[in-house]
Amino acid sequence: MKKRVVIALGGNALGNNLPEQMIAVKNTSKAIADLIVEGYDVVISHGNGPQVGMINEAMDVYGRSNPLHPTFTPLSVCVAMSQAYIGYDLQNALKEELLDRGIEKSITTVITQVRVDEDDPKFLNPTKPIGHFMNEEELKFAKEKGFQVIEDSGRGYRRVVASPLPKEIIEIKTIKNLLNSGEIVITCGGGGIPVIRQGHHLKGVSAVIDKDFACSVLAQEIDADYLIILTAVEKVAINFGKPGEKWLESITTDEAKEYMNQGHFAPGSMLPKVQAAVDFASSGDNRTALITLLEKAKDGINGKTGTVIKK
Ligand SMILES: Nc1ncnc2c1ncn2[C@@H]1O[C@H](COP(=O)(O)OP(=O)(O)O)[C@@H](O)[C@H]1O
Ligand SMILES: NC(=O)OP(=O)(O)O
Repeated sequence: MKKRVVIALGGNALGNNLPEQMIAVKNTSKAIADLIVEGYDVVISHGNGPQVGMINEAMDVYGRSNPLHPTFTPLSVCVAMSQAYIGYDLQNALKEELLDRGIEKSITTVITQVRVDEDDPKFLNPTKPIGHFMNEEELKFAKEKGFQVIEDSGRGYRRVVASPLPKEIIEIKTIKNLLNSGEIVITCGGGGIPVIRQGHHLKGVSAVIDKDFACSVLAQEIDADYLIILTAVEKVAINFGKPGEKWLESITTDEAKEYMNQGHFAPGSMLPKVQAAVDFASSGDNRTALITLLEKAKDGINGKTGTVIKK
């Protein structure tokens, strides 16, 4: 039987604007097609940090453009928009890349909602960086607007929003049906549209779920063999960017937990990836998580690079 792989693509790896995204999805599609050619069944997910921040800012400007009829677009709706336009670009780019390699496959993007817990304490402590990296001047402006900001792994300042943990993928049955019928599925984009249940009603909430955590839940639900988190670094490091920096090749879930406790991974960037990898790898036998560079997906799954996390 074919091995099943959930691929989690970093939002930052998708570029900061539409022209950058068009180029990024081309490279991304090559990496995904490599895995398909290698004989893996792939399920694709992606981040949306830069994109959802951009949409949110644009909707905010639009909302204020007519003072007589101001409108407000909730962050959950911005997540939905990000799923649609990233999924659209990604599914077309992958389709094209596969056709160029003589492979005809049906690819579907599923607008996916993910239930969160209304009382999740993470609503009180925003950790998810969204939007672009800001310089000092932009930072001042963002603070005046009342945004919470953090310094993001030495790359500049970014706005942060609440990021509750994913509890349930609402469309999971549809996703499984599509996979069982041989579709390539793009799902849980941007971690999924965050919703809470109110009787029969699903209510969107103001948050951005971490796609790495959502992908761990997804990978467990569909009984994947691999969770591959593709980002902007080839390996995970301890003492990242400091004296004694060491790039990790293969670690156990216990070693990863030890490093997490020692504070080696930045919250909002590498920490959720390692945590998601540990959650997935611990959840069953023969489940492997891999964190590597987008372009190195094939080398990573073939054991040539990346950081592998196993029980
Ligand atoms: N210990 C670490 N090892 C490697 N990278 C780290 C570490 N801590 C923080 N990082 C940073 O985390 C980044 C990946 O997170 P991020 O850019 O938020 O991911 P995404 O690709 O999902 O958008 C890396 O590019 C790197 O700058
Ligand atoms: N939603 C999410 O996790 O996005 P990033 O991958 O951009 O952080």
